[in-house]
Amino acid sequence: MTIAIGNDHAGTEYKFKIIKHLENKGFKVLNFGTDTNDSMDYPDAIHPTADAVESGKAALGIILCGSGNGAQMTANKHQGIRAALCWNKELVELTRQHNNANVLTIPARFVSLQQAIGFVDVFLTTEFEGGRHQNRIDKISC
Ligand SMILES: O=C(CO)[C@H](O)[C@H](O)[C@H](O)COP(=O)(O)O
Repeated sequence: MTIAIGNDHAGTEYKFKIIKHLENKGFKVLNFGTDTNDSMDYPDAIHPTADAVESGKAALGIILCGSGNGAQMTANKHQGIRAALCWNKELVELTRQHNNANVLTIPARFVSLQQAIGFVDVFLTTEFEGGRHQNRIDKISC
């Protein structure tokens, strides 16, 4: 499976650890984020990440910024993206089961690296439940 990842300067350190973690598990990773700690504008990294998921080049996406808000807002401008901002494992599990989220947003300045990697594992192993939740997802677009 191919995973797209994107980040601003606040997410660079965690991004590299997440890429290593994913590659060790056999995932292919497309990196659209900045690779430095120099200040940059998160939309420049998040739009290409969302494009990759939307186009099917990647099955799922992971995005990081300081609070997660800017990254999530940017990704959710894309019609085919359901990006969820999560700060605990239960929220990650629920957004896969109920919202079929295809992009996980990690608030890098508010969670530990260990937590962030745990979120990634839950995100990639939890299935969408469908049923009543599919009806609701179908009503999101306007
Ligand atoms: O855009 C954000 C908030 O929605 C992200 O958290 C950014 O990482 C943050 O704003 C970056 O802040 P900085 O002071 O420029 O490092």
